[in-house]
Amino acid sequence: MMPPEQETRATSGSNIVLAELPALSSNVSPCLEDRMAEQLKARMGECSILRRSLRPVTLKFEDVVYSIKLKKSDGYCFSSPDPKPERTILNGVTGIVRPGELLAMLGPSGSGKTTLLTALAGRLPGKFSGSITYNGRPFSGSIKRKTGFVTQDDVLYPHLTVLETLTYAALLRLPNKLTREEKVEQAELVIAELGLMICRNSIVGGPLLRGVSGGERKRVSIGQEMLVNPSLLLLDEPTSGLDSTTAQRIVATLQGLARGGRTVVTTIHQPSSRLFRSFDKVVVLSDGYPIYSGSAFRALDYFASIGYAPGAHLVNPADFLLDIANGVAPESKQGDQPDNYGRSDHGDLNSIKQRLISSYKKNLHSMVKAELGLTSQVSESLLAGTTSFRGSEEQWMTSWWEQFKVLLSRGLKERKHESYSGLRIFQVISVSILSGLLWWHSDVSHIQDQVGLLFFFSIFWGFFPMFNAIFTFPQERPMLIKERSSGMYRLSSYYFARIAGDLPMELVLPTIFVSVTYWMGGLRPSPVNFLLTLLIILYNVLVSQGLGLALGAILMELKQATTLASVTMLVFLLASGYYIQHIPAFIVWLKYTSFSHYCYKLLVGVQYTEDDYYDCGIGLHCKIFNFPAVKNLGINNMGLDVAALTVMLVGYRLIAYVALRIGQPH
Ligand SMILES: Nc1ncnc2c1ncn2[C@@H]1O[C@H](COP(=O)(O)OP(=O)(O)OP(=O)(O)O)[C@@H](O)[C@H]1O
Repeated sequence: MMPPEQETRATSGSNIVLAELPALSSNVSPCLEDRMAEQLKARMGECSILRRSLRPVTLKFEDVVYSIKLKKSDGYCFSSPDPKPERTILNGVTGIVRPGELLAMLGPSGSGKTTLLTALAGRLPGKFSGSITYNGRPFSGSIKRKTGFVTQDDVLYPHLTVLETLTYAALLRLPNKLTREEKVEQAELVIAELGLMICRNSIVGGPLLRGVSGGERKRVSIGQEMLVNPSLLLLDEPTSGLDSTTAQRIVATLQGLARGGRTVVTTIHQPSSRLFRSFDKVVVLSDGYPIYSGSAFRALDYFASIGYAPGAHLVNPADFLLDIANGVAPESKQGDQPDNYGRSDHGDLNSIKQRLISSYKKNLHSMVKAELGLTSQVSESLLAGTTSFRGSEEQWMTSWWEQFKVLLSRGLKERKHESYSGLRIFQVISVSILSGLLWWHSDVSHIQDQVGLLFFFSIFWGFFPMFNAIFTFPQERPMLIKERSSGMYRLSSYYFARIAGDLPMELVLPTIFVSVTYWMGGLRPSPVNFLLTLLIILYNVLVSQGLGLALGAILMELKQATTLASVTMLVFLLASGYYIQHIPAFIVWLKYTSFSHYCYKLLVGVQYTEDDYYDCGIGLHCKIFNFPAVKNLGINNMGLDVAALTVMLVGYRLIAYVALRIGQPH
């Protein structure tokens, strides 16, 4: 049970006392986010992100059971018809966290902490039994937008600086009622709050790019969630890999956030005793079973009451709880020698765990459930009265256009090194010069060569954009899942921003290529023909890019997508009408699926007219339209070819969008 004074603080809405915030909130900039907190601002004379939560959330989880189906690995091609074995990862976990409280989940590695946290964040794939409620209601879109979830792995754009990362998050996540300047100021406040001033202009970095340190990266992840002033903040291992001072600072910040009326839940590995004292509540898990759920302060008393009192030299309660959760009871240690911890055999460890689990069921489970029931009657009615998650809360924080603009600007910044990479430009320019030299001033007397150049245009500018586009969505997937899970933006605004952001470079490179090769290759020296050729190739680029996007979005796996793309391009290469002019009737339909076929046909159609002739023997001139490779293409109805390309242009992009929508959280 919560002490009465804490209960009052947690539920009394505007009476939450900011003076309780820790010394960390030292910013002096004016607070601009919550206009409703004007009164408090006046009292404080300063503001920080540790301000009051406007919508307190009581989080309850009751008898949560979660199982997964294991993959059968019997090594045979034909697996047995028996149903897949199941593994229960969470086994009846119950607890409650109120606004103003900081709950820590403790337990050995693999005990189910992350799984429980993911379930509390409403992001667990598949079904679980039991119930998880937020102010007595199930998870909903508005709760999602009021929930901050910091995952164990930091999903951040490596090429953005710390300031840019947080500014873009602020622009996307803070409501439209704030001006751009106010949002940027919030990002600055978070940077100051989390001690990131020193690296605010450093790039975040990633596995292949050195950027800020691991601890700084973690703080950036936390900052992204703190920006939105979440009512419920869930963090997975926020202190792992950090030095104890930084870890202490982060936990103090979390405590400050909780004291501002938020509900904060964190998983934590090996907290120091100093950190442990910051927790209001703990849930201790052992192999997915709860062995303790309740006040952190009373945890040791509880274990002492069931016969597991810590030794006389107890330094850190968290160490004791972890030992216990691992089945290492105090009496199995001899002389507090660390080497002796592992001496108990498996039987002992398991029997201790079993005893702890049954003690929990016998002594604690009913008490925790009673607390849950009590809170339903008391604080939830209060919270339900003061807190509405309906109405405008259901809306997106920013308009479609605003999201589009921010995502476009962020995408351009993040990918400028990639789009404008010297290597890519070198690749295109060198191929264009090389092909210009190979086809140097070819003329219609060598019609086969010229037609070959046109075919090369259509194939090269089919392959290249498609393979570039394939990477788009599989690479962005973790970011997309993270940001969409927190309701940051609409899928459509992301999708259009992503496509628009890629356009300039996707169109500049083929323009350079055609400008070089067209004139070097001796194609018809007319500006109109040149322009039409360029337009056809740019259209082809957009279509092939669409196919790449669709393949990437459908498969979301690079290896599979590139394999399928290679097969597709090979089919297009062979079926486009250049290599094989007499495709058997039963498979001739294949060429109509190939955008390269339409592009090639259009290029030939634009290059030659009925009145063009080529040398078809000594002193003989034949009509180019009668040249076998051209004749079999059937240069007529070019409008139909353009229409076919248009259908593909729209169709592939539509498929990509639908595939993304199906595969993404809503
Ligand atoms: N989708 C899954 N497929 C297979 N096993 C899974 C899956 N999800 C969770 N598990 C297993 O469930 C157990 C609990 O995982 P979880 O990540 O919740 O543990 P944890 O306590 O957070 O561990 P750690 O502290 O090491 O992060 C682990 O043994 C893990 O391997």
